Amino acid sequence: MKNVILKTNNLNIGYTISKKSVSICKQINFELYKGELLCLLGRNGSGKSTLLKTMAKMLTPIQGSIEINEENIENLSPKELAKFIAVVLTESIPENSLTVYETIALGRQPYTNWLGKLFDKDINIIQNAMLLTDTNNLANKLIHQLSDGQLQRVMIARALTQDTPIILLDEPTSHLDIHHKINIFKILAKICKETQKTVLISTHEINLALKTSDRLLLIDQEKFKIGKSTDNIIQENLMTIFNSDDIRYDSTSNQFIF
Ligand SMILES: Nc1ncnc2c1ncn2[C@@H]1O[C@H](COP(=O)(O)OP(=O)(O)OP(=O)(O)O)[C@@H](O)[C@H]1O
Repeated sequence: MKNVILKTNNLNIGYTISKKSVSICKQINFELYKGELLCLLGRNGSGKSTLLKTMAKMLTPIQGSIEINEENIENLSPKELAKFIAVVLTESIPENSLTVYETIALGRQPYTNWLGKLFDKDINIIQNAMLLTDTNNLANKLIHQLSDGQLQRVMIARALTQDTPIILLDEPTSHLDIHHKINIFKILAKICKETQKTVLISTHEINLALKTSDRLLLIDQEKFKIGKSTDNIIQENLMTIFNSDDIRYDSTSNQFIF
């Protein structure tokens, strides 16, 4: 039997504008299992970031709820939630005056005392995250000295350092070169398998998502679907969302061709 770590109940996501609720997508119902790598796909403006931010309790659902281990996240304090979910957002710019090492070490904050003292276990976790993300050689650089791609790898390292059962990443490879792009997807897939973490990535890298993910989440014009890339319903929706004169989904090779 699958081990459910997160569940949504009739989730309705969106924003409050001039005191009026504007829904982006409704009736979102899914379960995420332990050890899964999932990719969230959709066109620009379809609601990917909105969904991730709602899951991370940075936005309040218009309706419905999200449970982690059967506990409504409404009832979790920020520190409690930080032990379950690590989030990497596109716009999350860390403190500029810190070094890369200090920034990544901040991932241990939910576990350290008020002095922020790190123990051997914390240091091992930090070093392992830096090794996996190829950020060792950047350790002493200041955050503002990094390229966009280097910063993206540092933020992924910080999320890994938080050592949570769930990691949410919003377009984590948008600035990365092809080598690091593939590398990050491979690393995240390996982490899911080896440590039973659940990783959800929003991405425009459709072919990488098709190749590496266990399941896909599709969001489009208020419709939401979840399933394997080989499921008929997912393949039909992939075509509806992304097929155009320039790009076509080929179900035989399970990839988009352009
Ligand atoms: N703070 C906000 N207030 C009101 N509407 C917003 C806000 N942020 C985003 N939106 C709207 O919500 C919709 C979904 O935006 P969202 O950022 O979730 O899309 P996305 O799928 O992540 O897009 P992209 O692929 O371009 O990053 C868009 O129509 C956007 O204009």
